[in-house]
Amino acid sequence: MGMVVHDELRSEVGRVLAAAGVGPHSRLCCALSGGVDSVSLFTLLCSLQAPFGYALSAAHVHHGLSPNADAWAAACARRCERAGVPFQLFRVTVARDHPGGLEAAAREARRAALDRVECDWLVLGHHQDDQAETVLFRLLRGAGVHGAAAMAALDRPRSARCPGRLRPLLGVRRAQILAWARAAGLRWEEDESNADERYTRNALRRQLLPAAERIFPAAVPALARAAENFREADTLLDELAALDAAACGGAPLSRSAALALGAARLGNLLRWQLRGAGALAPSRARLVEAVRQLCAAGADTPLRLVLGDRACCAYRDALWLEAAAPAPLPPAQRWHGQAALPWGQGEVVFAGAEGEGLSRVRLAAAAEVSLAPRREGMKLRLDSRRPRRSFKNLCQEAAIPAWLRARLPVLWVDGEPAWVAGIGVAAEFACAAGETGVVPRWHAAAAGADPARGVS
Ligand SMILES: Nc1ncnc2c1ncn2[C@@H]1O[C@H](COP(=O)(O)OP(=O)(O)OP(=O)(O)O)[C@@H](O)[C@H]1O
Repeated sequence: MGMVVHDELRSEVGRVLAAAGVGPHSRLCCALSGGVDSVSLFTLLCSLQAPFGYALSAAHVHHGLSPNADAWAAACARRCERAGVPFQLFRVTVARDHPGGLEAAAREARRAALDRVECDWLVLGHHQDDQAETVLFRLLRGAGVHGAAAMAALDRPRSARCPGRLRPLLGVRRAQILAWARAAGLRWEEDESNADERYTRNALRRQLLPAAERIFPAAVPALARAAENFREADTLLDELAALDAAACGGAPLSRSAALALGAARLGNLLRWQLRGAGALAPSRARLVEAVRQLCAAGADTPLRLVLGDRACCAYRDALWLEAAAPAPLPPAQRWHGQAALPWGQGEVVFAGAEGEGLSRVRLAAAAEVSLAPRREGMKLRLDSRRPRRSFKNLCQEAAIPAWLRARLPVLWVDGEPAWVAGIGVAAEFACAAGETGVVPRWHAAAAGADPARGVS
């Protein structure tokens, strides 16, 4: 029996490694907690090293929370030394005031530490019972499709700087690992905090799942299957979002094209963009409300809607996400006739035109032309027959919201405002009919923008 289980477990781990393309060029690091799952995984990875030819190391995170933390770290170090496997110890400080509680804080600190390991794949000991718990836990907290997809056996690296994650035991029951570890004569550490039912996850593991299994004996594999179904749906939603983003012109999106998608697809697109930007996931209520406001607003109404640590901004036909914290003001820049100058997340493009925009002769005669933000008390005359008007007044009239005013680019000519994005050209700098002019155009957000969507 022992050998059969041994072979099954070993071939299951081998199957996941092969699916990830692990070979002699690969560097694997086993995340070793010292518990039965990761100790079994470590042993299996050692035994598969010869046939696969990968380089193997191990890492342990010392959370400094348990009185036994030193003993666990020492046990992991000894195990690696005996096996001749390089070992890395990370000491982390766990935030005591984390909104998700101590358990979530420890997990976050652990993830951040393990992300720093220099390897191609971090290999974790999660198993099928962990997967079932995660699905149930997330559903009970109202997860969406992405959250309910729980863990993947294979997570490709999110960036070139951090490793991918492999969970070769994800399809294996906890009891099967335990039986295998006993048969293999392994020794491991017991984490006393696993028995502490004050932690929601533990209560779910020790009370809720066993109760579910009494009524549905196959509850654990069924929940794991549900996770796979959610994962498939999640992949399709991501693919739809990528297609929609491309059809809406990339970043920034065309607001009219994005709105034409309808509320559900627009919400899916924003959620996908937020996730891609590594933003904190906004609550469903917040996202639904943002989409509602976007759909309800006029096509030309500027909007800035905070979604967690990002803000969804709409101005004219551009729709983009940016950091919710106010962006620093762009520095002043000299303009010597360049075709474009960078401005915040976007740029100001200067095009030539006849009888339009700023007079080229006036600009050429100036001692200094620069692009800079507005100044206190700034006034502008758009019509030569009318008096100068305050910037605030002009912004109100042009329906430019307060959040946008500080970052409107202004072209200063010898200390005088000659052009303000979204407002226009000052009468004294305007190009006369038949004269050569310069038309500046501000693109509020970065790359790939359709020039027609600029803000002149
Ligand atoms: N202190 C640790 N040091 C290194 N690896 C760890 C540590 N704790 C857990 N791991 C790794 O994570 C796997 C899952 O552990 P556990 O189930 O305790 O964590 P979890 O909090 O449920 O998971 P996750 O961190 O993915 O949310 C372990 O099998 C092991 O590979």
